[in-house]
Order: sequence, then C-alpha cells, then structure tokens
Amino acid sequence: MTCGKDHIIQLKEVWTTYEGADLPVIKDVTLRIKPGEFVVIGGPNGAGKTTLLETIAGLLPVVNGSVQVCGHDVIKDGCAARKKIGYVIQNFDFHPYTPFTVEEVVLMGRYGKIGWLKRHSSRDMDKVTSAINQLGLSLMQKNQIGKLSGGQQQKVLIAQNLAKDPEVLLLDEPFSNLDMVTREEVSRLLCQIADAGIPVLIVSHAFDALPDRDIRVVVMQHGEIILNQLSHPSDVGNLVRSASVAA
Ligand SMILES: Nc1ncnc2c1ncn2[C@@H]1O[C@H](COP(=O)(O)OP(=O)(O)OP(=O)(O)O)[C@@H](O)[C@H]1O
Repeated sequence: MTCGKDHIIQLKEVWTTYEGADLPVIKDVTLRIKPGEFVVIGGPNGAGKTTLLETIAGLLPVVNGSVQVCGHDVIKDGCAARKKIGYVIQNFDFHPYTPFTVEEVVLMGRYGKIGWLKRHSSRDMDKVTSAINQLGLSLMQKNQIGKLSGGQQQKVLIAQNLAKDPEVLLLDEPFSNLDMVTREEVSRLLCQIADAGIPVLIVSHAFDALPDRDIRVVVMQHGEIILNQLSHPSDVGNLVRSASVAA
C-alpha cells in the first residue's frame, strides 16, 4: 500500500547545495510524481541527477523551497520520510573481507522497521527471503558480500531496498553493472513494483532495457530540469539526447 493517492513526491522551487560548496547544485526544481509512475532521470555527466535523488532522499540541505515525500517534509521530518524511501546508491565498494553475508546485508534493509536493539521477527526474514528470491540471489545468500561480482553486489543492494518495503524507490544507475539479460530481469521487476503503485525513479544513461509502459522522462542540465514529459520507452533515449543537445 502506498501512502498517498495524489503526488507522493513533491519538490517545489527547490535549491540544494553540498556542504561547503559555493554554488547551488539543484536550481529551482519543481517536480511532482504520482504513485505508480516510472521515472527515468537523464542528462549529461554532472547535470545534477544524483544530487536530485539525494535531495528527494533528504540527504542534502535544502537552501530554498520544499521537498515532501509521502506527506513528510524530508528535512524537518527526515526520519519518517526516509523510512518510506528505498535508495539504491550509484557508487558502492565492498571490501573482499566485509564481514556480512548477502542475507545479512539484505536484512539491513529492515533495520528501520525492526527498531533499535530489537531482534528481527519471522516476518522480517520472510521479507528478506522474498527480496533475495526476487533478485535471483538464493544460491548465494550465505556468501560474503565482498566476494561477489559488482553486478551481484548491485542486485544485493536492490534486494536490501525491496526488503525495506519502500513506498518510493530511487535507484542511481541500477543497470550499470548488469549484463543484458539481468538488466531485462531487473527492469521487469521494477515495472512490477511501479505497477503496484510504488513510484520508481531511476537515474540512467542506459535506455535499452526500459519496461514496456509509460515512462516519465526528466532531463537535467546544469542542475535544472529542462524536460519533463511522458514517453514511450523506445523514445526515451532520443528525448534525453535531443533535450541535452538543444540546451
Ligand atoms: N559531494 C559533493 N560536494 C560538492 N559538489 C559535488 C558533490 N557531489 C557532486 N558534486 C557536484 O554536483 C554536480 C552534480 O553532480 P551529480 O553527481 O549530481 O551529477 P550527475 O548528473 O549524477 O552526473 P553523472 O552522470 O556523472 O553521475 C557536479 O558539478 C559535481 O561536481
């Protein structure tokens, strides 16, 4: 169940900056996303795509404007908002001897729900098992995370965020480490999640494995949104390219 019928993500005239940076990175961004939307955020390197996801996740200071997720202001009520947000980050690097198994890393997605110093329940483990199965990781659930390939680790992080039962799912370059077949599998899974009413927002430079459904295309340039429109998946690449060239 999602937490709202109307706009589940609302950014209004938002400006954000990194700690210590002289200039804002996100400039005057207004964006509204409804439950069940599948959003592709594109644009050139350095355009502010990751920064936009971090802004929605409440990880950056908002110097002007407001960001609401599931009715929570992500700055004033950040803990409540972040409990509802799954966020698969772009850059991760597990040391080969990181002392956690796949199952333990996925279980970390439940920590916000389990609560401080409490033990996980059988329901938590059911969610973990289900997420592991959804990502096809069952044969490696007892393996150490650091000994997996980059693509396998990426799938574990997606599973971790699914185990969280998010009401909004953000993914930064979810296809970057994945082979073509796995991209299509992950894409189908993300499509099912969106179809279930959870908005899925991905930052991507790869448009060859998008699900066969309406896609909202958001193109960024120099920290601003220069295009925001619904599209057929086969048109997404051209839309991103032409908007970036014209800007
Ligand atoms: N931690 C940081 N501190 C200061 N500036 C940062 C930080 N991270 C990113 N930036 C700056 O913010 C701008 C936008 O970066 P961002 O990572 O959002 O771009 P992007 O569109 O996701 O790029 P890419 O496609 O290369 O991943 C860049 O100019 C970058 O230098």
